[in-house]
Amino acid sequence: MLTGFLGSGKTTLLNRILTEQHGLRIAVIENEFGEVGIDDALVLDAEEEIFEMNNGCICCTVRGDLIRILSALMRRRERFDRIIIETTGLADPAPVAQTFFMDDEIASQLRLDAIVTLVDAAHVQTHLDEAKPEGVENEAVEQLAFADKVVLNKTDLVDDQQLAQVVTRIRGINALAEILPAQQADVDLAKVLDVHAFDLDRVLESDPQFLTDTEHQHDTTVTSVGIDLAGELDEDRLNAWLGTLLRTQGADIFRSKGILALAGSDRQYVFQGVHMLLEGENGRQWQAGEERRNRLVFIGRNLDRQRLNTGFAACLTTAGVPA
Ligand SMILES: Nc1nc2c(ncn2[C@@H]2O[C@H](COP(=O)(O)OP(=O)(O)OP(=O)(O)O)[C@@H](O)[C@H]2O)c(=O)[nH]1
Repeated sequence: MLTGFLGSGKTTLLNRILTEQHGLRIAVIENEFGEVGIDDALVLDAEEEIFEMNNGCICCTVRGDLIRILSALMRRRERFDRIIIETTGLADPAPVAQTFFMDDEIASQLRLDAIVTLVDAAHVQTHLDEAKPEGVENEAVEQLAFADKVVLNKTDLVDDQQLAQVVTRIRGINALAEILPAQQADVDLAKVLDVHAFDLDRVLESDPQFLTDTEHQHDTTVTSVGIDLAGELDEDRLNAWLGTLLRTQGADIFRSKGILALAGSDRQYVFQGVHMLLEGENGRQWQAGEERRNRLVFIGRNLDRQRLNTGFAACLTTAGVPA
């Protein structure tokens, strides 16, 4: 299972796993938080079977779906060797792990190999420090607490002293998991795939209620706003709007991503933001006759839906038509 806070590098690692040679055929279950699904377009085209679960968070509302997909996969088990589940950045990994022990059919056929938690070295401390309402877990803490392997990603964004602080912080939450420093999630895959690292006895030692406590509450103050608009964008206006938005509200906008249509370009434009950091690159070519449209999503706190919609629509070269 791949877990880790929003934007920590889960899809980056997944893409590595799907493209590097390791001799394993992988089936993928992707769960995404956000009103508009983007990740399907960000996961590299691969031969592997990819299932998406986008109607809620894997750790609660769609757990039934997870069981159904796993069961369906088991009926064609000759087609793959391993299953990777990528959770949303806001998921509590415990209920997902429980699925492998509490559902008899799954427990008898599948083994949870490891919970691999991605960490964004530059942003993790802010999320670990977040105060949550009574009874609501801090997802970032849970994801680290349950990790069998921690991929300490984005070491390029911090200096040695900050990195050492993050390691101390991680150790305070999880004393045992191996910590693998990485950039662009470039870990040795032998350390995260097929490692037999999940140990139920160890989990029960630190969390005796692990198999019985199925209740958990999400932080409902984190929400998403999705935009799906046909039309083409003026690149300068887009850059100015997005730049200002993330500079002024990047503390609250944890994650942003989108697949956009820039005027004058025959390729899709893919942008990815994590707080104030923004990256963009050309994606695949628009196909002949394909409608130019823009899908993007913002995830965070205090999102002003109307302002996001009008701000974005003003970047279109023509009036946008809801797709
Ligand atoms: N600077 C830097 N950026 C990175 C590194 N690894 C990944 N990124 C960037 O971080 C952004 C988020 O990476 P993803 O792999 O999509 O993260 P994720 O955890 O799948 O994100 P969600 O699914 O939205 O939670 C992308 O823009 C990546 O290019 C790294 O080591 N250093």
